[in-house]
Amino acid sequence: MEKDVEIGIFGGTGIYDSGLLENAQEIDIDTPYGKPSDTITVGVFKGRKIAFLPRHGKKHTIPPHMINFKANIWAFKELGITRIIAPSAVGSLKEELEPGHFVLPTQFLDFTKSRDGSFSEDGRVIHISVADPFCPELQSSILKVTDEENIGIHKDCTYVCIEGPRFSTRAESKFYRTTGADIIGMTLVPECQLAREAQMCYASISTVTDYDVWADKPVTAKEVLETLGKNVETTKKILTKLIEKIPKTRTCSCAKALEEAEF
Ligand SMILES: CSC[C@H]1O[C@H](OP(=O)(O)O)[C@H](O)[C@@H]1O
Ligand SMILES: Nc1ncnc2[nH]cnc12
Repeated sequence: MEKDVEIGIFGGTGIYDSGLLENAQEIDIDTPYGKPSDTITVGVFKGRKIAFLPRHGKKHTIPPHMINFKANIWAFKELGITRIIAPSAVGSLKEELEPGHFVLPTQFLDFTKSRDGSFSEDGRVIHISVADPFCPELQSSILKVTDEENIGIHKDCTYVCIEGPRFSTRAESKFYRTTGADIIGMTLVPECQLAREAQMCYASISTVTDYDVWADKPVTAKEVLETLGKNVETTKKILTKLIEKIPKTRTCSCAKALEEAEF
């Protein structure tokens, strides 16, 4: 199996192939936690080895509450990946975060209910820090790209992760707004915390697809897909430029996440 892949991309809603990779091959991986969301496409882009896995599966058959996050992260780790870029679709909890805008999540509030969010188990007790749950080095590369390409992005946003697959009630949505959070989605938790436990760098680029239901009308999956469709080329542009920007060696502390975390 390939062990020298550098960068992994988890395609989110609306992004089912990277369309970037040369000499692409499909890799079918099994993990101690079962199968990842689909086969993983591995190939080369600008001289760097990249893997792509759509977290909902290539045909979007896996709802957010049924994604095997542990298998997905494990499979990326097996391939040697140290950096993960995770595009995602989010609802807006703030007027100024408009559908079509890009957002950089830097914090999360976890409102999921029944997800297996840790590799810690009987006999292996791990308490990682997620004080800053996303990789600062990857985030700064994302911001350099959006800056250079003149693509607007809202920084320092807090992502509420809900269990899904249903959207929120009006009362829930209004409550999430009182927390000061900015955006809402169903997938970045536990994805980002498992990446941290696996000592991998992880950052997301989120696209605002809708105003969540606090605003007025209920959000629909159709609306989400329509907004994503308009943004998908820009998201891919960010990804291509980002791959060139990511430094070869890591200077952040993600690689040391387990130091002082295990009993
Ligand atoms: C189709 S709307 C809800 C769906 O969209 C987001 O997916 P992702 O984070 O993978 O881009 C959201 O989290 C839900 O899974
Ligand atoms: N309003 C919303 N709530 C939860 N997840 C979403 N993904 C996209 N829009 C969303």
